Amino acid sequence: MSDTCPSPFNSVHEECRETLMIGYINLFADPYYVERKGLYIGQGTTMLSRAGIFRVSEGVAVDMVHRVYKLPSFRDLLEGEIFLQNLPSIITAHALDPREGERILDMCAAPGGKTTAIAILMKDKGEVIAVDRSHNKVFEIQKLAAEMGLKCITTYKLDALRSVQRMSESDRKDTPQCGEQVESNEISDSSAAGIEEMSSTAIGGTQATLEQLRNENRISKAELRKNNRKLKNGPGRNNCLGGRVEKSKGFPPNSFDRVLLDAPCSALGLRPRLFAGEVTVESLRTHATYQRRMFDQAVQLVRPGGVIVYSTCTINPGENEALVRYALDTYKFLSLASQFPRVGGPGLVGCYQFSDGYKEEWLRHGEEDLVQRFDPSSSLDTIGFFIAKFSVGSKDV
Ligand SMILES: C[S@@+](CC[C@H](N)C(=O)[O-])C[C@H]1O[C@@H](n2cnc3c(N)ncnc32)[C@H](O)[C@@H]1O
Repeated sequence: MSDTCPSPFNSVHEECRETLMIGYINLFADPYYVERKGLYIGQGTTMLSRAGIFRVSEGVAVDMVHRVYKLPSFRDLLEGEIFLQNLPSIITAHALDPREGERILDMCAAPGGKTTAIAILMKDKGEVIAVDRSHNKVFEIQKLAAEMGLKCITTYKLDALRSVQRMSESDRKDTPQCGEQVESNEISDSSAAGIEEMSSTAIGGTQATLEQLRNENRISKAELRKNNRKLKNGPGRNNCLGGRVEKSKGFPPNSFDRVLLDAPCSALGLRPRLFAGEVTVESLRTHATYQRRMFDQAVQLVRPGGVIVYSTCTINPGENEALVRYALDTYKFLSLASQFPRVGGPGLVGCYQFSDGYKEEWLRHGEEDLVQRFDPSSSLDTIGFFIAKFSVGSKDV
């Protein structure tokens, strides 16, 4: 490689030269190198079959022999000192704009990336309540907060769909009690996870209740079998990694200054997405329904004058712009707030009519620049992501 040679590798360190030479030769020897538009990162030996790489969820796929970049693995590196996060996630914590001394709720917090970022922005002063729905996930948040030495984070196991504290027993005379008949739309509009939540609630009740639901075709045979297994075998080892995790019964209305809802979603913005499950129009709509139900809880928990930030890692407008439309049309005391920093692009304006007649309403003109949509194919080169920030006005309206 001469100095005048137009090498793409001229600026790299001497010790990588040998590896780079191989890459450089490849550039010309491989006629498809440019067409593939891949980024050459070195050479290695595959340890799994091609199919295996896409199927196995953990393990070594390629043992790198020559690397262009001599980057160390970030696993266990500088534990407690650094936590890798993608750009839109960092922006989400900043968009929430948490202040010292405030009480913040992170409704779907595990593994705690945004929770810890929020606590750091608050200089560890105030209260960050981080909840997630499983013991292990809450334990992950606790571990991360402890590693980072953050004291203002309190964690709870809580289903975000039930995050508003229930009424006391005496107030509950008029509400359906456990095992009582519930409105059928409570079930039909629930997502897969919603169904899971329902049936696990039923575990606490009687088996007759489950059988009853099954007879009415309201839960699948598979769900019934799963619950039978749970009843027989207990919660299973995956339910406890260790550590003490406190359960919450929910929080009183208007009890938070700011709420972050980093909602579970179809994750269509994630890269690489090696283990994509089946995505159907129906499953996307189910996510949207689930997110709205969580958002309804967030609205109740934030105080008038407070802030809600809603985010997802999907590019599906049904879970993003359509959620914003739902929020603004349903709760007249909410308004879109501008975000800082502003790095993502504008949201989608308009609507979409599906062939089955279902219509999805997105943003209206003037609203698009108040949200941030991160397009994974844009030059910004981030994962697909969406952030909306709402100011909460007087709830008397
Ligand atoms: C997008 S991830 C959150 C990522 C997290 N905010 C972070 O930055 O590290 C969504 C989370 O929602 C949680 N989740 C899903 N359904 C839930 C529910 N009903 N209640 C509470 N958490 C839920 C999942 O366990 C998952 O950890």
